[in-house]
Amino acid sequence: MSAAVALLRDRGTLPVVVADDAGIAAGLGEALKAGGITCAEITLRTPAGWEVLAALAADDALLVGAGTVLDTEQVDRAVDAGARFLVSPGFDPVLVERAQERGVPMVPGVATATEVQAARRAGLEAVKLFPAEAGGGLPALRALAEPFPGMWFLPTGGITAETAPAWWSHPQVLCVGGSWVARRDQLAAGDLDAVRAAAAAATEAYAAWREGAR
Ligand SMILES: O=C(O)C(=O)C[C@H](O)[C@H](O)COP(=O)(O)O
Repeated sequence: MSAAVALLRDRGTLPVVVADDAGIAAGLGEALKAGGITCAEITLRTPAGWEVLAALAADDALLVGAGTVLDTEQVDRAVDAGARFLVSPGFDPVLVERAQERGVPMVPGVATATEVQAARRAGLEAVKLFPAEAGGGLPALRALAEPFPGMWFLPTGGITAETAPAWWSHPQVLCVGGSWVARRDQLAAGDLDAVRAAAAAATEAYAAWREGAR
């Protein structure tokens, strides 16, 4: 099992965070944990993302990765900041190689069979399916996953609390990613109660799904 699969398997939901204010870092971590979620992808789309990444990565009770990693400098900087995994919207073998050199698993985005095949050749066992809903939703995943039985998928993009269980039911889904747990507008407004409630709902939904799937 690859390191990415070992880290992200059985987590249910991976919150994707876009932070505009680094001041929310501590409260965000506490809100996620209070809601039973112990992982997060902090995107590097905003300057505040770097600070939030470093702050949350210092919390041993959280598994924190960096998202929207677009170049090798960001790979290095994110690893130096403590990121334990890296996510990118697309597949760039140069970034994957750099991440491998740094010993941190990368989960790059794919949307086509060509990209899955290239990711497989790069030695990966897990890829992000992006954009999951706009790219064809579950029917697209079913078709794409079939020729790659050893590949795990992290669908992200357009997934909601309501649609997550259907994605979990696909046997090659590692976990689902999404911004609905820690919404950008709620973070900007400092509404950490809303984050805690959404995290708790995601935790409960995953537990209920697992119970039913058994
Ligand atoms: O830029 C990246 O590396 C990303 O991770 C993209 C995000 O996964 C999606 O933007 C989240 O999609 P929503 O849940 O629909 O908001």
